[in-house]
Order: sequence, then C-alpha cells, then structure tokens
Amino acid sequence: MTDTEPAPAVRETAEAIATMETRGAATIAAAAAEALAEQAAAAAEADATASDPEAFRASLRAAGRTLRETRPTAVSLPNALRYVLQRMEGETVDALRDSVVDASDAFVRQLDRAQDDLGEVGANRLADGDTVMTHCHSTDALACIEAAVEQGKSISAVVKETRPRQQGHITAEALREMGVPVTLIVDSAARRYLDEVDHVVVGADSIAADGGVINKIGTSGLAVNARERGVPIMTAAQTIKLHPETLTGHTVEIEMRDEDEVIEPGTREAIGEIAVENPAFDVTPPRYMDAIVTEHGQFPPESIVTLMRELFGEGAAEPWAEP
Ligand SMILES: O=C(COP(=O)(O)O)[C@H](O)[C@H](O)COP(=O)(O)O
Repeated sequence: MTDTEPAPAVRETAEAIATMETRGAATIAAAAAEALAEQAAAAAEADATASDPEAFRASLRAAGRTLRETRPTAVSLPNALRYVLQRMEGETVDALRDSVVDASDAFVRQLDRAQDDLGEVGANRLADGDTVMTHCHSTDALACIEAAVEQGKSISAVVKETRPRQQGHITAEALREMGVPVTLIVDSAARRYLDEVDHVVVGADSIAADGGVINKIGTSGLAVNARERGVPIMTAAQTIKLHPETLTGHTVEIEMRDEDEVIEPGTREAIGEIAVENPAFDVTPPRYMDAIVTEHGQFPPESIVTLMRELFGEGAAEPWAEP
C-alpha cells in the first residue's frame, strides 16, 4: 500500500458496490463507513502512513474518493463518507485511527437505530388487514412493514419483481421470512393490482430539497398510477437519504447501467442498431408522494426542505477531496 493507495478491503468494498453485490442505499452507506474504518486500521500499520499523520489523512481521503466513484445516485454513500471523514481528528496516527473507527461505528449504529425508528413511524400508517405494494428492495420500506407485523397487524404484500435486476425477489423472500403472505407480479401488472392494495411503500436513494424522491426506475410510474387509483404511497427514507447539494440547486445524477442487464448477454450483434438504455433510477415529483417517513417523523414531501436545512445547513462539504 503506498501513501494514497486504498487498502484491499476498500477496493473490495468499492468493487462490491459497483457490481451491486452490495446494494441498496442504506447497505451501501454502512459498507462505505466500515471500509473507511478498515482503511484507518490498515494505514495505521502501513510503512508509508504509520508515522505520518498527513499521509494517513491523505490515504483516508483517497479511500473516500475510491468509494465515492462507485455509484452516483444514492446520496447515503457521500453522506456516510462525510460523517466519518469530518470526525477524523487527532495529532497522532493512533488518535486519527481511533477517531475514524469510532465515527464509523457510531454511523453504523445510528443507521440501525434510524431504521428501527422510522419503521415505527411508517407502521403507524398501516392498518390491520392492509395489503401493501412494494417496488425494488428497500430495507427502510421493509422496516415499516416489519414494525407493523410486530405491532400485531396482519399485513399481506403484492411485490413488483423490478426489472431488470429483479430486486423484488429479495423483498419477496424477506417478507416471507416475516410471515407476510406475498404475491409476486411483473412490473407491468402493477396498475391492475393497485385495486387490491391499500398502501404503496417504497424506499429512496436520494430525496431532493423540493421533495422529489429518487428511487429505483419505475417508482414514478407506480406513484402516478397509485394517485390515479386513490392508493396512498409513502417513501421510507432515513435522513441520510436527504441530498444536501440539492439545497443549492444541484440535480441528482441518475445512474445509467450496462445494456447487458436488459438484453440477453451475447445478443448485441444480433440486435444490430437497436439502441438500449438502462437508467437505474427515476424521480417522483413531490405531488405524487403522500409522505416521506424518516426517523424524525413523517413529512409532506414539500416540507422536507426544512428538515434538510436543519441537518445539512452547513452545506455539502467534500472532505474526501484532494489535497
Ligand atoms: O432503489 C433501491 C435500490 O436500488 P439498487 O438495487 O440499484 O441499489 C432502494 O429502493 C433504495 O436504495 C432504498 O434502499 P434502502 O431502504 O435499503 O436504503
């Protein structure tokens, strides 16, 4: 490891996030924070950094950049890096390492607590006997359903498979393990099944200052259909999903993924000039979302900016940036 080369554990985490072996905004955030702790432990031992606090700091920033470059849309990733790197302090390498490891642990604990707390808030929107519809796989959305089940409510679920990567299958399995009866449907069947559904529950990768919800592609169409059918829809999103840069007018980058997720591998030549596009996320305008459920309570999307200012009033620093 040179002074700025990331530790193997960081490279492995970055690779797992980029290839979606590690996926979902909250899980990505936890993995990134843990990778920084691993970097700190490795850098405190490595020849180039063990006795040089500035080289140690530089190696942590470099690890942050490697992790930041993996996927662009889930703001939980840069928010995790911000949380840990802004708490890196000390005059010696040992003190710096301890501050990073402590911040990483605190971040992961906070993440778990926030998910439990928002689960309770979201569960209160669900009634005994409700059927919920889900899209993609969101641990925050599942926390709401799980809390409702733990409150003794009988909940069943209609689960959209979520093309192209079919994260709906992960959701279906998680719900089955909770004892929730599940019906799995293809995405294009969603509108038909909305008539049998009492609530739509989705997660978020980022929430913009105007209350726009950035989540798995297909969320916005589902939200418009839910509104047309009169079915309430909520986003379960802990506050690390709030995107501070949107406070100053930045838009959220939508990740475009490889066409091989859409077409059969090896068929590119056969389909010739047909263009294939594979956006991974879309934006649901605030007027189509009934509530954003966070660990601080539930908010109409249009008012989320107040919470965002409270939590990120200082703006969006980039503590991983060089030098
Ligand atoms: O869109 C996705 C996952 O997309 P991908 O599979 O492309 O990462 C999830 O709904 C959010 O990340 C929220 O998940 P969580 O609530 O677990 O943070």
